[in-house]
Amino acid sequence: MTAPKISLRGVTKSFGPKKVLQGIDLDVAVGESMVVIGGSGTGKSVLLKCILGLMRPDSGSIRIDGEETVGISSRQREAVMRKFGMLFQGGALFDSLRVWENVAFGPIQSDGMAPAKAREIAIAKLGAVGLGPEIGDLFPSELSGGMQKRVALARAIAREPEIIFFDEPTTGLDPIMADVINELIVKCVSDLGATAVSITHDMASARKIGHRIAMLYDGKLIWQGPVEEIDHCGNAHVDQFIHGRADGPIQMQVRKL
Ligand SMILES: Nc1ncnc2c1ncn2[C@@H]1O[C@H](COP(=O)(O)OP(=O)(O)OP(=O)(O)O)[C@@H](O)[C@H]1O
Repeated sequence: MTAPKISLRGVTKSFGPKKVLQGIDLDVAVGESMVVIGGSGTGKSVLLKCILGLMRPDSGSIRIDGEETVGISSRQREAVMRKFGMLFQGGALFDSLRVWENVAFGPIQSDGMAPAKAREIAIAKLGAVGLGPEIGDLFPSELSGGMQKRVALARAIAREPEIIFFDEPTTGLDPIMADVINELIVKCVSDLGATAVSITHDMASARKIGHRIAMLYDGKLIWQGPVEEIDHCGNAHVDQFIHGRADGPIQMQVRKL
């Protein structure tokens, strides 16, 4: 068996007295798409930031391609970051740059690619997400939310990363556009042969883009397994979450008036 692309063991992270991650063990195989689900404030973003190296866990190990990444130097971190592509929540496009410049940003800034060549790549990547070359000259503010997400996806794949992170990729989209984006994510990830980690609370998206799903609750991954097993996993917390029921073991913290 090949080693996991990403492997977490005993990862913990607290903010003052608040224990957010309380011992996370997670393996993501090469070419696998892992989706982490969980309610608001359960620590999905904190988990993603720890894997990306934007936040340092209090304890535990995070290995990428078998190499420990917790506590590495900023120079070593740069080398690890080259393997990553990221689709941020809300797209996070630069408003002052044209669409093609947004997509070409990584190749130009990080790889020192000549602008003419980077533009060619940007136009090709826009094509891969179903946008014609004429879109490249527009500014993000001239695009609909769904088109902005496509551009953000084109940007995430521009450097052909080995690992892509998707942070709530369908937030703010109508269900049909969300499905289009989900399909594009599946296609782009499989065309690249990339490993994917996504966080979302959109179950339709999780089912579509994930090979495996892991549910974060109370600082721990309380269930993980293949997507096709989630409907009869026998875990009451998962069951409540995927069906969006107010009643069940997960109690929402609602402030009493
Ligand atoms: N830099 C920080 N300093 C202090 N507390 C933080 C910090 N980052 C996150 N937290 C806390 O950690 C907890 C988990 O936050 P996180 O953003 O990871 O949740 P989430 O599962 O991604 O939620 P959502 O789905 O609403 O985005 C929250 O209680 C949050 O307040």
